[in-house]
Amino acid sequence: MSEYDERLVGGAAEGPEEQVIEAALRPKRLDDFVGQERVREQLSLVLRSALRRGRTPDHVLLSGGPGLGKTTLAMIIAAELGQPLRITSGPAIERAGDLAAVLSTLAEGEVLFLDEIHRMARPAEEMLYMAMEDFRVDVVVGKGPGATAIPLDIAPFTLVGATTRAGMLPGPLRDRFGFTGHMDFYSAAELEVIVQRSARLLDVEITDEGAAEVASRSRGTPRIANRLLRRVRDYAEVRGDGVVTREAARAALTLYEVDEKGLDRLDRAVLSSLMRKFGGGPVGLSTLAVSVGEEPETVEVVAEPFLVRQGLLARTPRGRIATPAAWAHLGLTPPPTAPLAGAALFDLDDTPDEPE
Ligand SMILES: Nc1ncnc2c1ncn2[C@@H]1O[C@H](COP(=O)(O)OP(=O)(O)OP(=O)(O)O)[C@@H](O)[C@H]1O
Ligand SMILES: [Mg+2]
Repeated sequence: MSEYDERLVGGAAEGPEEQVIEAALRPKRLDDFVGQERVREQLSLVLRSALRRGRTPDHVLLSGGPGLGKTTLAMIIAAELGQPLRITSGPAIERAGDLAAVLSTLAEGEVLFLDEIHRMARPAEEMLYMAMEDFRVDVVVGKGPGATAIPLDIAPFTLVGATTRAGMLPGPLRDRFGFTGHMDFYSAAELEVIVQRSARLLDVEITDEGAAEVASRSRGTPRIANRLLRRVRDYAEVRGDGVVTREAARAALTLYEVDEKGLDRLDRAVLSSLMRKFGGGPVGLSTLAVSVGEEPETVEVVAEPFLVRQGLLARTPRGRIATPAAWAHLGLTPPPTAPLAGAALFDLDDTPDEPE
């Protein structure tokens, strides 16, 4: 446990309570799904043409960071096709037999949602290849030399796979998806629409400026936008007249230590330490982590990706560097020895960009 464990701006869902609220806020049809214009349009074509031909559509892969709408879109796909949705996930499939059990009970046309598909066990993966391509699996019965493979036909189905790490999917698996939708971060304008919509569903009165304020601090992520909205609503109800105005949103998010760029305490601690203690770097990850009392992994996985994306921190061969934007954001003056502008050119961010 660390003092940064509870993160208002963390990408992942925070347990059962948040999941219930998310279910209520999920758009149900493609037309209600905000943003991701290109994915939505392409997907709409795939689905319509399948419906028109009376066939199951190609398998669909959805890739993108946590909270960007992969699960939501999987549910929408089933709804648009008028088919039931079966949900499972990579970690739940430990053996090929687990997958065979799911596949063999699918009804024709059913949509199978395989979340975190990159975490599926290898033997199951190979079974999935065959199922996706030929709607057939080989079920191995027995062990050793006496083992036999019994071929089993399965009903034509549509697989919707979701992954936060498209780069981690083996090529043969990726190739078997007829359509890949890459979900990007949302613009402030799109998030504003999402916040307005969620406020309506939660019966929260919000002004346009209030929605804009929440949207701009949400790190491009609908899940975070919805979470901040709920905290701001609490504040407006208890300290104000219940209306989420710009002032209420600002005061609430200041209280929760989420700043104008959506940085929280951990993010700012990392930047501040980098600048105040190490003159802006370069400094190694572990040294930086120790200076904020965190595990290197936490700093690297939890704080850095967003800081890098915002152009506030750069990873260079010699260590972490605060960019000029970071000095400006924290209102500090860089010493003459600080690494100069252009540091981002040496960005060695090793998490590969998701393929288009
Ligand atoms: N385009 C959107 N329009 C409106 N709301 C959205 C949109 N995308 C996501 N949301 C909302 O954000 C929340 C999180 O979305 P979702 O669960 O689909 O994300 P995810 O990509 O599956 O995340 P994870 O990787 O953690 O599984 C949901 O409550 C959903 O209502
Ligand atoms: Mg999901």
